[in-house]
Amino acid sequence: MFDGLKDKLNSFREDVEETAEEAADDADESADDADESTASANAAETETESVAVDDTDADDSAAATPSETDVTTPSSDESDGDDADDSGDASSSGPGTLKRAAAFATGKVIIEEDDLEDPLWELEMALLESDVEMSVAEEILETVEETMIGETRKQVETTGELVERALHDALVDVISVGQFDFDERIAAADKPITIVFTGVNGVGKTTSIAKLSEYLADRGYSSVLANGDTYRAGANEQLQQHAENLDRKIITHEQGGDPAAVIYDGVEYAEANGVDVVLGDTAGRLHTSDDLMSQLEKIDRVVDPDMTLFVDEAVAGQDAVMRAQEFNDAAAIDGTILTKADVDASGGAAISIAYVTGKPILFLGTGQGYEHIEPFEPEELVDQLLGNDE
Ligand SMILES: Nc1nc2c(ncn2[C@@H]2O[C@H](COP(=O)(O)OP(=O)(O)OP(=O)(O)O)[C@@H](O)[C@H]2O)c(=O)[nH]1
Repeated sequence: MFDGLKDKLNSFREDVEETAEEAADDADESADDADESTASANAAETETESVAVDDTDADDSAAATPSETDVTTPSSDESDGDDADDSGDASSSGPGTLKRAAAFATGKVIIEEDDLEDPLWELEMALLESDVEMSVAEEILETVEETMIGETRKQVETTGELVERALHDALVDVISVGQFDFDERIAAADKPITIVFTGVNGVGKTTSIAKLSEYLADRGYSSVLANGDTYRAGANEQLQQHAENLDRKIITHEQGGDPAAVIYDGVEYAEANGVDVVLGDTAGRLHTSDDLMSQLEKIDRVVDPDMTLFVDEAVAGQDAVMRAQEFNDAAAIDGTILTKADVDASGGAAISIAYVTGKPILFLGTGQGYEHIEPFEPEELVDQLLGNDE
């Protein structure tokens, strides 16, 4: 699952590590040169420099200027750069050189904006190639950059750990937008609960309804299926097949009937028979169809569902993200079920949908069996993408 994206994130980590360590090596060499030239420089300047690189002195001055800041944030301290200039050729590799060397000597590597420029560009390309939506990619890059160039420079952390933390935080931020606990919501709601499913044809909507019915049964909730897809020939039979397989009650009307009326009947049936959840399918015509959208609005008005779940397939990438937005505009969604995650390498839709719609991904479809539905856990997904689950 999402292997392509995983590889790309890993390349970013390697890029930054390589660039930062090359820079630190350069700094180390320049510092050696500086040591030689410093020997012939005047004593006052030598003393000033030693504050920046000497841990003991830095600790002593911690009350006024935190030692880590002294050691690791040279470019923010103009006077240190100037001192390096004054003391000889050490400045030829940039104002932060001596500080980088000092940090390197203590096992730290300082990340500077220049080091990140190329890797960040590569990361942006990688995210866009993975079908991550543009605004989401920008948000991720911004967070990664802020994390890496901000206060973290003060911390004792290897470059790899720093990159990982930056990526982890950036991804969790965008992926976990709007997250709520589906099981808790179901447990707390008055019964019957009506859940309506929207989305285009062929993405796994009907299968997802059946999977969710089974998921609910595993947690002790009964459900009735209502086929509001009165548009497509064969839709009744398709849902009927699932209902038979799972031994569930199904409510259907003739083809061409009013979808809102079918789901309404489902609710009445549930009320009369003590069924906990009504799962209502809808026609999956193109999201550009005004007719479909007005149908969804009517269902919203007539049935007033407790939850509207948008279903799309992970493999559709940016198309899925765009459709999520459009369906959300027509009938506000509460969350998404992203199907076929098991066959998606890019991960772009999984990364983008919550951020773009403001509504969480609640479940991933991970196969064709009824048991192949998993609650979506942002932290778990990010760990998996960063290879921490192995
Ligand atoms: N690999 C995989 N296949 C899935 C998943 N979910 C659904 N499918 C398959 O996708 C195909 C389409 O699923 P349906 O449930 O028929 O799709 P639908 O959105 O209801 O489409 P229509 O019935 O045409 O409206 C079926 O072959 C499903 O078995 C999933 O999570 N992973």
